[in-house]
Amino acid sequence: MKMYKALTIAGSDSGGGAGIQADLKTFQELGVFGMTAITAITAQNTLGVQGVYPVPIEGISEQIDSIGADLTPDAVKTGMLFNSEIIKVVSEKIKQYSWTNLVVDPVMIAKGGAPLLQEEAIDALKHFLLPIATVITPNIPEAEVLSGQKIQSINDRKKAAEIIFNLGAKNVMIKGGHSEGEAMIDLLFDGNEFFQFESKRIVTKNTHGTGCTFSAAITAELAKGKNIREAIAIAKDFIQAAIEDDLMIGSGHGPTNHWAYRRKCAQRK
Ligand SMILES: Nc1ncnc2c1ncn2[C@@H]1O[C@H](COP(=O)(O)OP(=O)(O)OP(=O)(O)O)[C@@H](O)[C@H]1O
Ligand SMILES: Cc1ncc(CO)c(N)n1
Repeated sequence: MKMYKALTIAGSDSGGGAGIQADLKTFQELGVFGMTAITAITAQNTLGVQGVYPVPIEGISEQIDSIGADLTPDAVKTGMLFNSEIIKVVSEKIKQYSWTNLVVDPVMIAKGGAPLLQEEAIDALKHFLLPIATVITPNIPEAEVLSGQKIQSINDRKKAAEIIFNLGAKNVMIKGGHSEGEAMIDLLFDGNEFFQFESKRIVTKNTHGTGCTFSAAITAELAKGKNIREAIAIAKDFIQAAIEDDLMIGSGHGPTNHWAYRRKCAQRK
């Protein structure tokens, strides 16, 4: 059996709902072998982020080198990168190993408002990482920062997606979690056409790590050889199930349920 491999370069969430932990759970559920390079350790739970400890830069490049020397990933995702120095080394290493299928989740702020990316790092993100991204997956506030445009309507999102596309990402997926209305619309721009992925908005406070889980699912499907639209369609189905079937863990914004998609698939058979 061929085992596809995916690498996540991201921060650790001690609470287990976001970051590296969400990525590994998602890879596992989608049948892909998960590997990690940890950029920062966060002390975090469903109530918020209590501490952020970046890993020394040599420790980050060495983790990536260990993987590069032995275990070529079929797809790579980046999550929390924290500062420009980390962004530079991560993008250099990805280029050095000629890794393809790169999903960039431009994580900036945690649900409770804690900064997971320093402001000085925005230029580095645009300059070094976007040009090598197969797809970038900003939420609405992140797309506003990257495009310099205020986003209210779907048309505003389309304009922002075009601006971000022109920064070099091959595909731009602006997620709808921070919008309003009954429909939950995620918008993809591939440089030629816009595609909308729509589901029903679920009313819940348990949305910690939705962005990480969604981008990890896209990464897992790209690793298996799916094209970008197929990968996003499966990721949308995965995150919908994971939010719908919530776990009620913790007293704040609880995590999503990474097992739910497996159950949903079994029920469909
Ligand atoms: N209430 C909801 N109901 C259905 N789908 C949702 C809901 N909230 C988020 N999603 C989906 O989850 C995915 C992630 O979107 P979102 O905009 O929440 O990302 P995010 O803000 O980066 O997440 P986070 O920072 O919490 O990890 C998208 O596919 C979005 O459609
Ligand atoms: C480590 C980490 N990465 C990403 C997010 C965004 O959800 C988070 N809360 N924590």
